[in-house]
Amino acid sequence: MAKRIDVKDLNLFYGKFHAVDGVSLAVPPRNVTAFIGPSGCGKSTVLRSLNRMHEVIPGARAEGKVLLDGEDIYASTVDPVSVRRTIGMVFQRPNPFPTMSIRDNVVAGLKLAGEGDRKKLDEVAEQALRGANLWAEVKDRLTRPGGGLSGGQQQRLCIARAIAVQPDVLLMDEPCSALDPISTLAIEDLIQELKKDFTIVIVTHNMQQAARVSDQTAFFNLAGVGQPGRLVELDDTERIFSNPSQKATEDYISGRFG
Ligand SMILES: Nc1ncnc2c1ncn2[C@@H]1O[C@H](COP(=O)(O)OP(=O)(O)OP(=O)(O)O)[C@@H](O)[C@H]1O
Repeated sequence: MAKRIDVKDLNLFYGKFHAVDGVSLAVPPRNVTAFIGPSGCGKSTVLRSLNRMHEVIPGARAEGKVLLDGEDIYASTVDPVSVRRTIGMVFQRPNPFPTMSIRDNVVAGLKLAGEGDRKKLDEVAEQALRGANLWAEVKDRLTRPGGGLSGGQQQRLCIARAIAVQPDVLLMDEPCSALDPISTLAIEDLIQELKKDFTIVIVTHNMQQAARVSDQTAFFNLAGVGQPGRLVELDDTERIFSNPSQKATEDYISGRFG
């Protein structure tokens, strides 16, 4: 079930390095939010903090609040592993388990959680592969290795794997950066389908992609080298790309820097 995210005064650190300063933003459910901004401004760091993947890096820590439908995912009583189950992630490079079958790749998370009913696992695999627009291409080779698929198919397999556990939110970190234009369009179409069921946050370097797929866009920037990244503005995507309220956003989207 899609849930909303509210980020409140989030500060992110790598050891002593203050990477992201005081970010507050809201992501409504069944909505695509794009993070854009120049390299190093903290987009991926903020994304990873939304499902507590940031703290997996030694020395990395977060201060502030990330609320999922009002519940703080950083509360001391919350298990980070369960957070990562409800807030799934798709990475830049498709990372299927290469020798594992296509079907087993999709249900890997469920099996890990203890589901052993073959029939149920088959049903979930089909449903998730249909949801990721991959079923027609792989239904006759479900027992073949995931590593044998094309890059675009592998990325859709990873999306199928992420949605098979029925998360509330899907985080995508430049999911098309390793893909050709046709596969990229397939993923963009898929994002439009997925937002009917999930809340989606996507980091992208491609501004046309942000304009095509997202409902709202967050522009991040750096005040200077060695300075923390910060959120400059978040608004409807149409407005960010036509009439942003901040000059820095306008300079960036019009290609004057970044
Ligand atoms: N594992 C890490 N250890 C230390 N510093 C890191 C680590 N990952 C990122 N950083 C630093 O944090 C800052 C933000 O990096 P981040 O990758 O979030 O930016 P980004 O906007 O996603 O960049 P890009 O668009 O180039 O991917 C940068 O100064 C970066 O060097």
